[in-house]
Amino acid sequence: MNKTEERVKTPVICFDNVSKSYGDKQVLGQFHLSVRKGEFLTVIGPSGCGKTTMLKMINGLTEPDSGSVWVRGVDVAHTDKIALRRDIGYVIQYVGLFPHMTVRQNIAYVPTLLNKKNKQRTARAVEHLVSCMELDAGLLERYPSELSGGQQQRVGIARALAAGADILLLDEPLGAVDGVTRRKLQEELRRLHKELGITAVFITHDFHEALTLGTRVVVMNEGTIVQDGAPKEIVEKPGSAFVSSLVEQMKAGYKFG
Ligand SMILES: Nc1ncnc2c1ncn2[C@@H]1O[C@H](COP(=O)(O)OP(=O)(O)OP(=O)(O)O)[C@@H](O)[C@H]1O
Repeated sequence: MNKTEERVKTPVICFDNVSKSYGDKQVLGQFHLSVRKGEFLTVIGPSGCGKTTMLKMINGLTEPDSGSVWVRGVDVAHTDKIALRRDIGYVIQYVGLFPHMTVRQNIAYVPTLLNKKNKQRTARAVEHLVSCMELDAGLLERYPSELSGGQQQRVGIARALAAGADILLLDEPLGAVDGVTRRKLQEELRRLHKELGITAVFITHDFHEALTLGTRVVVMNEGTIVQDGAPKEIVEKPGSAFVSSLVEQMKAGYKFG
């Protein structure tokens, strides 16, 4: 394989026959998934079907009972988890910003750890991300509690990108923001994905969001993938009654959760 073929064909994230149970309940069963570099994978499915469990296996927050998860060609089970997490952006619904740190300090947190000596470089990176996320520079010295939900979410995304991560995991990042802000943030995410060429795995309860943001959509139910394809394919050729009903519900304006 030449370099380009290798980049396209080697998955950045790979689940190989992964299973996970909590007590008697199987949450993931013989789960297989490969995500290639630069894909924007959206994941949708009913509450409790295993989406978050799957996502947290990518950054080692949850471990499989059997099977393995590979990130950039390395088995997560045999990786330094702290280094892995620094290297993968992670955005969750209620942001998880450090409340005692300003916006600037929150965004600069990982770059400061990685880049202690070069404060100017970190400052430039923070300012660049703030402008990318269309955050007013005047907010940099505020604390998270002094921001709106949408602003906090922008800071959360900027913080996740600040370490220069090429993989971004997003667990319903826009679930708690209002409709107008949500659409703006969807636009920002789409633009950032294009500009930075990052690989994103994005969980949502909103099928319309999954279809508009994803370059590829995975539909899950009860711990397995029931359909995996391009957004158009999912809508035009739903592979089961379950996916058909999702498409119908979306047309009728219904959202999971
Ligand atoms: N640490 C845990 N201990 C016990 N059960 C858990 C744990 N984490 C998740 N579960 C259970 O595993 C199942 C899958 O949870 P998970 O969070 O992966 O689902 P999800 O598809 O992300 O759901 P939602 O859309 O509601 O966030 C659920 O039944 C949940 O209660």
